[in-house]
Amino acid sequence: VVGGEVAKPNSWPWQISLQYKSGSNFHHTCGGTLIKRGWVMTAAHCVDRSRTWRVVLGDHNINSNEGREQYMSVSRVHLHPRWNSNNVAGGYDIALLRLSSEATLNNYVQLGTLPPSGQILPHNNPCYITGWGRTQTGGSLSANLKQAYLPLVDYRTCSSYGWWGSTVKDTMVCAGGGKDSGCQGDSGGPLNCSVGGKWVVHGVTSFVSSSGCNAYRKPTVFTRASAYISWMNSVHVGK
Ligand SMILES: CC(C)C[C@H](NC(=O)C(F)(F)F)C(=O)N[C@@H](C)C(=O)Nc1ccc(C(F)(F)F)cc1
Repeated sequence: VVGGEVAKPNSWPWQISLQYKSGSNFHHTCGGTLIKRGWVMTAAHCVDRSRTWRVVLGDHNINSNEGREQYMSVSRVHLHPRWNSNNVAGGYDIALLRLSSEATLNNYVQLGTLPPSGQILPHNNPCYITGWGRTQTGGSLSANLKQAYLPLVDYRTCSSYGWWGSTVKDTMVCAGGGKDSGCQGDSGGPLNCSVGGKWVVHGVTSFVSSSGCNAYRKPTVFTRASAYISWMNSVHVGK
C-alpha cells in the first residue's frame, strides 16, 4: 500500500497473509480474505504456480509472532477455470484456497462479508485497501498491515481514454487513482467497501500500472467479487 497509514492491529480481521515456503522459511507474497472458516479468497495470479503455501490469520506484523496468529496449511487451490496467467486484462483473477483445518473465529480472526451477486457500487463509494505490499513503487513490503482510503472509480470513468481504457472490464472494479494505491504484495487482498454501515469485501486486489503503483489516472484494479459469487458457491459445494 502506497500512502495511507498503518492499520489498528486486527481491525480488518478477515485479512490474511499468503506465504510460500523457500528453504526453511516462509515469505509473504499476497493477501487474501477469510470467507468461511475453511476457505480463503485470493487472486489467481498469486497461486498459479505450484508452491508450498501457508495462510496466516490474525496477523499484524508479519515479521514477528505476536501470539494472535493462526498458521494454516492449504489443502487445495481452486483457480478460476478461465484464468489466463498471460492475460490479467482478461479478468478471472480469482482463486479459492481450501484450508487444511478450520480457523478459530475470535477478536483477531473473523469472516469477511461477500457482496450479493451482481452488486455494483456507485462512483466514490468509500473503500479501503489493506495489505502488507510495497509502500512505494519498487520499495519494500510493509512489516505492519496498512490501509489506504481508495474511493471507487466507476467503470465508465475507469475504462475511458487516458484512464485504463479497454484493459479494464466490467468484471473488475477500480479504486483510487490519486496518491494512494495498492502495490506488489497487496495482490489477492480485500477492497473493503462501506455499504449500509457494514464492511463488504467488494474487490480482490489484481493489478496496478506497470509504470508505477500510484500512477496518475491508473487506479488500482480489483476483481469484482460480486461477479464471481455463483462460481465461488459452485466450488464450495462441489469439493
Ligand atoms: C503480476 C501482475 C499481473 C499483477 C500485479 N499486481 C499487483 O502488483 C497488485 F498488488 F497491485 F495487485 C501488478 O499489477 N504488477 C504490475 C507490475 C504489472 O505487471 N501491471 C500490469 C501488467 C499488465 C497489464 C495489462 F493488462 F495491461 F497488460 C496491466 C498491469
